[in-house]
Amino acid sequence: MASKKLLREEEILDSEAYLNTILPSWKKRICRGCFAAHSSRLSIKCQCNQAWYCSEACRESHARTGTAGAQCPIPHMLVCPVLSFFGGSKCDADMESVLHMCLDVLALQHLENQSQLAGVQRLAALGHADFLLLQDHSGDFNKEDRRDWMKALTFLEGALRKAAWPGECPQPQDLLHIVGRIAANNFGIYRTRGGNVAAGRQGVAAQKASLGGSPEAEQTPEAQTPGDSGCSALPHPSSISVPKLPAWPLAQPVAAQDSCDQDLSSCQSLDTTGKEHAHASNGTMGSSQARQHDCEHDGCEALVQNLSISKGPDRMDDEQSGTAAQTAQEDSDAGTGSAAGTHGSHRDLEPASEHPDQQKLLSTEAAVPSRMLDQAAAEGDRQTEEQGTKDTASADEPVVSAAANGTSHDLRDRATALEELIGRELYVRASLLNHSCRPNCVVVRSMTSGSVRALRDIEEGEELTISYIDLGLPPSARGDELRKNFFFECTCDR
Ligand SMILES: C[S@@+](CC[C@H](N)C(=O)[O-])C[C@H]1O[C@@H](n2cnc3c(N)ncnc32)[C@H](O)[C@@H]1O
Repeated sequence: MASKKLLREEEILDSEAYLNTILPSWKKRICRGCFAAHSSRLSIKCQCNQAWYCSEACRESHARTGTAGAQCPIPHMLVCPVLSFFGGSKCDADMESVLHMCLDVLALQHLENQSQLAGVQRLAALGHADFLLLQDHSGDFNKEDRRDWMKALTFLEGALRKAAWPGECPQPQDLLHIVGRIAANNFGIYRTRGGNVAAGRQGVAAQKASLGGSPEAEQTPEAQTPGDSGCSALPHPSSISVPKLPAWPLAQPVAAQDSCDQDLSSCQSLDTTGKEHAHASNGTMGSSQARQHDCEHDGCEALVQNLSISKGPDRMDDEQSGTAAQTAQEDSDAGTGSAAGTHGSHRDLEPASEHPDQQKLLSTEAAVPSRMLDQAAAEGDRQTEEQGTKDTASADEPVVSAAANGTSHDLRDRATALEELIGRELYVRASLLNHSCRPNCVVVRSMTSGSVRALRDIEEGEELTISYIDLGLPPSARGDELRKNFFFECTCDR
């Protein structure tokens, strides 16, 4: 709820991501240390094969303090041994990114238990308990998705044990509650493709995307005995189909990159030679086959046998990824409309400044929201003319431009769209915002943070809402998406 009257375009909340990850197809081009995006494959990488860097300094800082731009500094050296087991699979990109976030949640929990995060001032009001505040939708997964997640999580559990994870090794059914929270609460990190492309812009090198990570999972529902805490062999890989996991509202693409030159000692688990240590894939998208494996990590062999490639063109090869990487970062906007309903178990969201450590009220110029509103109005007109919908949107109650707003679609669904999903992130506060088809706020992503801005004047006590979906879709399609991906019936009048 707005705790005071807010003005159109006002920035309500600005916070760094809580957790974030990069989709596998981007992990070799986005530095995990500073998350600058590059037009060519990065040459420095970690031996876990899951993190690439633009400099030794980035690698070292990532090893010690995690990715810049994440509110929770999870040292890569903590999760690296587990990630070493992720490299073998052709698991769906969505699932991979979520498994990576799951691991980060466990890491966060472990660090908190060890009180190793206590000294981090930024975390004053954050922690694993905040993550647990997020709504858990694991009970809403359909049978097929639940089965696939259980396979993936059985793999994760096996990897944790195999890597002698220092924290708790939860059972897959417990890990499912983490996935259930990530599922309907994550934001997509998008970058614009097409349009002004990068050629000549060295493009992407000057852009920032958000973090990264990606496991690769395949596993089988090898029976887990409740309470079994032995670090036995990893589960057999098996075919995993792809549960659709949306990334909700568009997180605004990337800004310019900072330099990162932290002077930190190196992570002992890093491959300092920078030599290829790949789990090379000879797979084709959509098929199921074994893959080459040239990794010498202990235990990796077991993981890459019988690998399967999940269906769906989530995973791009280097060429595809490279092409995408050359697309320039457009100043596309996330957009949304107005009005709202009161939904779910929403908690009050105070306009910035209540928790100065995690939010700040910025006096930014409002160019982005202005454009969004214009586009939104235009989209409203277009819909009225072309779709003959009964929408009542007007310039005062803007809807979003389909081309400019964020949607819950994953990359597969957006092959021809302007934005490309490159990662996911989780905010604790912004993730509490409910959906409305006439939202009064929008989330705009900047270099390392997500900012919630008012799309119109908002009265004190009014619920703050954003759109989870492409508001350019017809009402029935919007309803379908919300039902399928966010597990609720939308009662908006639009
Ligand atoms: C990102 S969370 C929003 C915060 C959530 N209400 C909470 O209290 O944690 C997304 C979930 O909130 C619920 N939700 C969001 N918007 C809603 C709406 N307009 N109507 C009903 N439920 C909604 C759905 O369960 C959805 O999956």
